[in-house]
Amino acid sequence: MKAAVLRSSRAALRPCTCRHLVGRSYSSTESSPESKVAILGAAGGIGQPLALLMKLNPLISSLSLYDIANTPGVAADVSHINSRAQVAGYAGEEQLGEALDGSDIVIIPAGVPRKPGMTRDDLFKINAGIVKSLCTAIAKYCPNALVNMISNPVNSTVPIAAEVFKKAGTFDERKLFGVTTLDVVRAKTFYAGKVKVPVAEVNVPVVGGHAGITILPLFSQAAPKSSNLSDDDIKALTKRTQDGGTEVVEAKAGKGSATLSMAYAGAVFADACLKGLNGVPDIVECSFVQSSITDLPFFASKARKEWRGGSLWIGSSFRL
Ligand SMILES: NC(=O)c1ccc[n+]([C@@H]2O[C@H](COP(=O)([O-])OP(=O)(O)OC[C@H]3O[C@@H](n4cnc5c(N)ncnc54)[C@H](O)[C@@H]3O)[C@@H](O)[C@H]2O)c1
Ligand SMILES: O=C(O)C[C@H](O)C(=O)O
Repeated sequence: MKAAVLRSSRAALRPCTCRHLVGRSYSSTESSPESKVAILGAAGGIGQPLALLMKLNPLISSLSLYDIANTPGVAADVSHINSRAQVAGYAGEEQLGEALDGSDIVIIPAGVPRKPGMTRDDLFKINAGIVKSLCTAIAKYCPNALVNMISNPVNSTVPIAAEVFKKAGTFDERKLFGVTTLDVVRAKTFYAGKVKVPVAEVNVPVVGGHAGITILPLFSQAAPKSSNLSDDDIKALTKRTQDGGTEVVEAKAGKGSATLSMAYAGAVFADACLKGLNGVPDIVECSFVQSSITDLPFFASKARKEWRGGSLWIGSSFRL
């Protein structure tokens, strides 16, 4: 396939030599370090609004938008926004290497979404192959990047990515995250609505995985605490959080699954990764990672993102 590459016309920022944060180079014209973020599946329902939100993130200097088709249009559109990141669109497999080259973070929302009546597992056959080939390219072109996996079923696509990276000799458990932030976003929204507290003040850890009953919101650890939540209230909040994805799939009636709320959640998670890479302390987000907290090899829990001596450290500050 012949594919076009589009770059925004802004001249490339030249990094200067000041390096007060470990391992990051700074541009002479911007106060934040240089960071390249690539989105794979950037022309899709999640990819487009996620590209918009990433373009608004001042920590990003280079935004690489890759899909099998339609990325030149998305990149041209997003590149006109007067924010820092320079945008480049890549379409077609022959441009995947260039899209990934030098990326600090790769976000993957590539793959098919659910339709009513399907489970996330029904997506496995198609999405497993897509994730496998994208991760093979990541191992080749940006083996040190953090990988934020959105494609479903997350409970399977993350272990697939881990196996691909192990085979390539690039696996680092501290750099592979299944994005479960949407579960946290939903739990916060539903809890705030029930308890009648400002949603901006709410925090709810969500552990386990990202499908049905594996999504386990810990309302017992929610902040601010509520003294008048009954067991039935907690059961109902838990069920609504677990069924949040299906609620959207059914409301969209065959036109896909959550895209806008997922783009928001993906942007929140990517921002946490960028801050962690930039040395901001105490950045903690729940995500689905390789884990020794339970007998399961992968488990979503609070993951701390900090740049420690040249590598990202994930602390397991999780308690039941
Ligand atoms: N983790 C979560 O919480 C969460 C939330 C919502 C959706 N999802 C998942 O995200 C995925 C994408 O959802 P969507 O609504 O954006 O779907 P979509 O169909 O709108 O977009 C998917 C995009 O992926 C692209 N694509 C397909 N194969 C590709 C490849 N080999 N390389 C690059 N791009 C490729 C398609 O061209 C399309 O543009 C689905 O698997 C969905 O289940 C996960
Ligand atoms: O439910 C889906 O299929 C998409 C996503 O996993 C979600 O939780 O919204």
